[in-house]
Amino acid sequence: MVDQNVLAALFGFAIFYGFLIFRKAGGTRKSCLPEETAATTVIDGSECRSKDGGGEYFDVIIVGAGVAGAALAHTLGKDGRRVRVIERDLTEPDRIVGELLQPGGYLKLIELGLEDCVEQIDSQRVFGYALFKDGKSTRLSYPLEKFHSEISGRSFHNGRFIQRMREKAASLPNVQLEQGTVASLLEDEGTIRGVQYKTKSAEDLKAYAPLTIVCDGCFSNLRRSLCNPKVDVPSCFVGLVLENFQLPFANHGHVVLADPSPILFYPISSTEIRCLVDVPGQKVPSVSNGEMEKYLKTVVAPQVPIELRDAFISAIERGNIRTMPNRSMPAAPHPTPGALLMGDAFNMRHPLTGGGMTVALSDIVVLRNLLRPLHDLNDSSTLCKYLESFYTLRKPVASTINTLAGALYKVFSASPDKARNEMRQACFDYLSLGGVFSDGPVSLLSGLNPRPLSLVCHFFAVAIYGIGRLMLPFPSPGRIWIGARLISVCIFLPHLFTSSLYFVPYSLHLSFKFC
Ligand SMILES: Cc1cc2nc3c(=O)[nH]c(=O)nc-3n(C[C@H](O)[C@H](O)[C@H](O)COP(=O)(O)OP(=O)(O)OC[C@H]3O[C@@H](n4cnc5c(N)ncnc54)[C@H](O)[C@@H]3O)c2cc1C
Repeated sequence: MVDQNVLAALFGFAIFYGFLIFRKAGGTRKSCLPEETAATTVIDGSECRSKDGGGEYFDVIIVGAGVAGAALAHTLGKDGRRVRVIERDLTEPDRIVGELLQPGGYLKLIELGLEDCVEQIDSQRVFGYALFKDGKSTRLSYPLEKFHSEISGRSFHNGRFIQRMREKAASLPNVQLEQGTVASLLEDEGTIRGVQYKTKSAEDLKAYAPLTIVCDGCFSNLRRSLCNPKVDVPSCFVGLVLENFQLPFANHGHVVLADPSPILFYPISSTEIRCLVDVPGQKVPSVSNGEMEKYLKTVVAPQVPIELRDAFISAIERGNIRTMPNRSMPAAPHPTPGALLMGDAFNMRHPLTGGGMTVALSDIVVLRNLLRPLHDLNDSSTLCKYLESFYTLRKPVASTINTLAGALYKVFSASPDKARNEMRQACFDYLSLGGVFSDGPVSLLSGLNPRPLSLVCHFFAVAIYGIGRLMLPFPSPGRIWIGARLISVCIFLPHLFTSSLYFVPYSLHLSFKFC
């Protein structure tokens, strides 16, 4: 007899495809709003035409040498550009962000010739996820069968990875990496001409180049003049390190669907496991007065799978509890001649699915390919118009990863709403079916299959699967009511729905174009 779960899933797919065929949807793109220019300094024309103080000419200034800035500096340097990178702090960063690179991001590293930057840093290979809910677990492997055996996710200490990329960029003779804090962008009649910055020795200097790329990260204070930043902080991550401990599913990220929101575990070296506990809202219990320790021990620890619990409690007792806000920000650029935003300064998503570095590296590949045929970057207005296609070309990867991150965070968080909880259970059961039902979503979040239409299909299939589960074998009035609520939950998952409206026509457009 055919399994009831499989029937419900097939039912979901069938209904959804029918729906797609008959639906005509109109895409919307966010308009660029007028900007405040607090982070720019206006200069006069004579000043902007001069080269920088030392007289050396640069094609590009990059602000920030984190994941995006360091990778970009090496990429543009390798293409022969004269690149000047100004980074606030050149010592090795020590932070709880950007520690798991999805296999899609690793593919981008290869495209950029940076794959050796995950070597010699005790990085760990990651082959997929294990999902835990109510004492049950399921393994979701990355569908890597069609790829070379080297391809997988990689997890590591973020600072070690960044240092490797900085060293590699600085080894190019045409890349200059210096320590300094950029205070403002230099603007002349609407065009960005360079930056004003403070050197390590507190000297105020100006640097000029035809193109300034701002990669100053999630706390960017320069993006205000280049985009319309609408930053949302849905939650914070609390970071711990479990030492000398092996995860139940070796070389896999572990996601625990806890209440109120998920807990993550993944290796960051051969002896350390990173644990990130999501705490909804913008405030977390205080670490200094012991409230955090109490929260982790009384609320979180009982929900941690038993095989991980002792190591989790030891990590709390060892201390070194770190916190970081989880931000999301749609890309809403205000195309400005002479400047461009990249990385988290430009676009952020909830870090639950570990997609930030993959999007940043994918954007760098798109930008590199666009800039390659251009030898002269000096005509800022033409360059700015030309680079507008960057925002379209980045969409398939960025939108799928961003949307999935926001939607999965909502679906994986507990809620007093029965329909939301039904959706959470449906999602867990759907992924547990394996085969196409787990491969599809996993390859989307890992950046291996950046096809927006596939995301829309799986999302609606989960919803209809959830409804099918409620209706089979016999619907009751209560179950019908929850099913109706479940549909409304889907429709009003606002982040997803707005993106879906964009996805459907965009995906169909691409299908017609390339089929
Ligand atoms: C808690 C958390 C966990 C995450 N986990 C993952 C994950 O597992 N996988 C993943 O892919 N992504 C993850 N992300 C997202 C990822 O960290 C980011 O997408 C990525 O680091 C973005 O790179 P970036 O270069 O834009 O910013 P950063 O890497 O933060 O680099 C910004 C750089 O700019 C410098 N800078 C800032 N201001 C100035 C200035 N005024 N002048 C000069 N320099 C300046 C900073 O010193 C820094 O070096 C996570 C995010 C968070 C918050």
